Amino acid sequence: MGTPANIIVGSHVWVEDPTLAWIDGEVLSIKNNEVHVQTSNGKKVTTDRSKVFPKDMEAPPGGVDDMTRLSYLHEPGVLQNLATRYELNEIYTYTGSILIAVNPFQRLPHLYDTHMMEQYKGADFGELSPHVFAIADVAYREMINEGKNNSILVSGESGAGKTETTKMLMRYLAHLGGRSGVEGRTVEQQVLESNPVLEAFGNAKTVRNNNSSRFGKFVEIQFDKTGRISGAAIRTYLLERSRVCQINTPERNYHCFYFLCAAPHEDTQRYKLADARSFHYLNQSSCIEVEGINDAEEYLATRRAMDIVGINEEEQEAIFRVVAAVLHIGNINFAKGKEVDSSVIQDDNSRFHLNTASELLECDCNNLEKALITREIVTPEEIITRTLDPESALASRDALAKTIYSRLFDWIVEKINVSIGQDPNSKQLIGVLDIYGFESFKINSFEQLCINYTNEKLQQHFNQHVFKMEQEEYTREEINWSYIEFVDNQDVLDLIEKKGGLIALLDEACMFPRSTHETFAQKLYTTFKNNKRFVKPKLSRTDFTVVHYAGDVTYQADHFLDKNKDYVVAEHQDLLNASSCPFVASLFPTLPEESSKSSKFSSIGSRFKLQLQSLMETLSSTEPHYIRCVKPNNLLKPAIFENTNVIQQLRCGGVLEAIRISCAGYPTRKTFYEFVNRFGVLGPELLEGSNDDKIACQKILEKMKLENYQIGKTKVFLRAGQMADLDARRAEVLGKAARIIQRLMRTYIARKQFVLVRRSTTHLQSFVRGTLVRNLYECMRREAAAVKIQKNVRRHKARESYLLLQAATVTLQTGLRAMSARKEFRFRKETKAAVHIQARWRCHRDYSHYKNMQRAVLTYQCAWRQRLARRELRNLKMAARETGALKEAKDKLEKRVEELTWRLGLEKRLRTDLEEAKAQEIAKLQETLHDLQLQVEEAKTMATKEREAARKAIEEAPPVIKETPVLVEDTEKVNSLTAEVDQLKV
Ligand SMILES: Nc1ncnc2c1ncn2[C@@H]1O[C@H](COP(=O)(O)OP(=O)(O)OP(=O)(O)O)[C@@H](O)[C@H]1O
Repeated sequence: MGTPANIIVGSHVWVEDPTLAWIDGEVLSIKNNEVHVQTSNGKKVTTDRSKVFPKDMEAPPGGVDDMTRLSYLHEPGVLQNLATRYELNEIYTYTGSILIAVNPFQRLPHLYDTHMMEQYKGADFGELSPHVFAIADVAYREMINEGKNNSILVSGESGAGKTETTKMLMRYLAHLGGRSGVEGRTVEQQVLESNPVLEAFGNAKTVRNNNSSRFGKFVEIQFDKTGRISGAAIRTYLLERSRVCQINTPERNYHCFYFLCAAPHEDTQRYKLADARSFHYLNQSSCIEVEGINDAEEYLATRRAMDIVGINEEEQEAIFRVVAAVLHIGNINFAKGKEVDSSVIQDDNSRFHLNTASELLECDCNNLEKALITREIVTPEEIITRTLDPESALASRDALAKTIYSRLFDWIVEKINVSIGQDPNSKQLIGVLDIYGFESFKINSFEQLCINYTNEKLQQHFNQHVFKMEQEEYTREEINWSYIEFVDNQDVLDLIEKKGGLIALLDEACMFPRSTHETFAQKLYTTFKNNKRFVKPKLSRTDFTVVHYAGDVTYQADHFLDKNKDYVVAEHQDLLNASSCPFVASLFPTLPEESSKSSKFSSIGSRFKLQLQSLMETLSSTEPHYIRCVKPNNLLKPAIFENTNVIQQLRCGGVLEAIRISCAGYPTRKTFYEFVNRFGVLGPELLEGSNDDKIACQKILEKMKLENYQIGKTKVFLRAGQMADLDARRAEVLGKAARIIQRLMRTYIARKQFVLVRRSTTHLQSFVRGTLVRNLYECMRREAAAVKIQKNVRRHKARESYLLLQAATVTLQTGLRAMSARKEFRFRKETKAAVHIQARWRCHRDYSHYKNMQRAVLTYQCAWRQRLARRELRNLKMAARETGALKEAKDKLEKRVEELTWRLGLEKRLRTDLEEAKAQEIAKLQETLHDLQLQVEEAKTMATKEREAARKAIEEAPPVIKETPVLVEDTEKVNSLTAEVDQLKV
């Protein structure tokens, strides 16, 4: 990969790191071949120039979709790109047309929903982000448009995500080729639902993966002319049979055993099953339950999936009976028999399981027992029955269990194939291969050899394809490519599969009764002594190492012979063939005489070789697409980069080889535009006057005096290291330009600073001067103010003393004037008082004299007037007494008149009618009365007048009252009137 390039001091590079695999840093110095690097974690590292790789400082921060677009195609660059993308949950990356899928170990539903499928449908490859749908879409389009069969090869180590990726591929293909809106058992649904069934019987929890597929799988999906799925076929490879009988903590046996033990009660009762821990085949490992797998639910789900793929109720029943029988067989134990090298059923418990197993398999219990503890040896003369010691009986038991289980698995696969059905008219198919990746453990056995053999085969196919693709790109771009080579692994394949190769020798050893693994190993050592790909480890008698393309693997030959033997023990075959259960009997059909003989010589190795050849033939007739699944060692995301194992996985998946092939040719390809964009700075004058990028590229490359590059139709193709070379020159030009820019910038900055300082100084000076002058002015102003204040204070004081003096003088003057005035005033006041007193005294004296005189006169007048008045009073008193009696009589008369008047009226009314005759008299009387009344009135008026006159007279009259004759006359009249009234009354 990437040749160490033009590294100079200051270059950014990658160097190896014991913990992080690779770390970036900057070159501090270079001495001969030693490079001193300051790493980004603060360390200083000295390393060989050949171990230093340039770092692309212009790589996009989110990484690139396609690793062939990396400017530097080398290990650290590849890892960095994957790690950067993985951080952003971009788990898919292309390397050319190969898709690398890094296991996210978390559900990313948004990546696989229907919306996503719709987006990828018909989209150009590379237009959208890398995705498994894009690969499936390309395969589907190629199939439809070009009528070619396509295949998608998914590989990777256990737990890398192959099965998940395959499921997604199938889902997408079912989406493209499915019938929309059709419910029920459609072909595509059966294809999809075959997964859970196969997983139940072929998957198990392992150290690496909780749902590890213990078989390889090639699913052929057939399409009709319209592109609809019309049939499918599933081919499986190499089911891990040993797992049925032997497991270790923390692994589990196949899922179906645990599902069945957790089944509803009536089912477990029917199969006489108890807790999974009570079965030897399951309790060898302490792991019974797996996080994330609900065995009881999975049992029901498996049954549902079986319904969909067309395994009917009866067949399901039979399948689970056989599964239960395998568990019961595993619990049959043996004790030593009475005879030498013989065995018997150990105890009642074992016998119970023996009986149950025979019941479930519907075969004869005694025959089952016999088949387990004896062997028949057929000689030309006779048939000899040999007993087996307990150890061999156990091996026999396990062999029976493994055979039954593997036949059951094959039956299920076959049944699914029959049920889904093949389309005989289909001309187009897409095959999806989900097969185990390269394996290299501490102990590698026959299974690993088969797996690695498969991977060698696929690698060869892959190399040829990638090589072809590479050449195709060169042809497309019309460039010369004659010198590109790639490493071929044909020699390893020859070692394994050729006539006289490993598999052939193993078969030979199996057929030879006295062979042991040691004789087999010895045979290998001598046969492949000079083979470059075969190594005999020192101090080992049975191990051998094969130099695979992905690395050396040392195999332990110990169980190779056993594991390679494929034939079923005749006793087992006969026993189960005779089963009264048609299902069990069909698992072990009677073999024709010929094949039963030849079956003695068939081996798993050679059968697998044939299967593989057929698979390779199928693949060769298809257009392949590759998906490489990668498993980050640690679940923590950054660990992907700390993990050298990732590189190993990429190497095993052929990704590094693909990159190497690319490097061997023209690893760096840049479109003309990209190239000019990046390297235009190397000759800016060359870009002037022309818009043609291709010519510009050519001119730049010529100017740089590079050799062996190629100019294609749309891209520039550079040899390894040339990109770094150009980058270094670009860095130089950019460096120079940077220095000029720096110089100009510094000048500009310095000048700007100077101008700034000068202006600042002027500003400062003017400010200081201003401040000084302002201070001086302030002093002067203060002095003037002080003088003014002094003047005013003095004036104020002088005025104050003057005013004081003036006030004192005025006060004094006022006092003196007041004193003389008061003296004058007192004198006048005394004089005035003396006059006043004199006047008063004289007045008093004269008034007293006058008063005395006045009093004496009055006393004389009073005495006289008293005498006269007394005389008058006496007269008046007498007159008053007479007037009172008259008045009283008059009042009585008035009352009487009123009464009479009233009675008269009354009499008048009463007697009007009766006394008509007397009317005239009455009228006369009335007239008289009237006259009388007039007279009374007159009398009254007169009385009033007289009273008035009397009052006036009393008032006017002198005190002596005179008796008047008027009163006597009145009294007489009253008396006469009274007499008249009395008369009238009568
Ligand atoms: N694309 C994915 N999205 C989410 N999880 C995934 C994805 N791929 C793999 N996983 C997780 O990784 C686990 C292992 O994946 P898977 O079973 O596909 O590996 P495998 O390569 O088929 O292993 P084995 O060879 O042992 O069968 C899955 O159970 C799942 O949890």
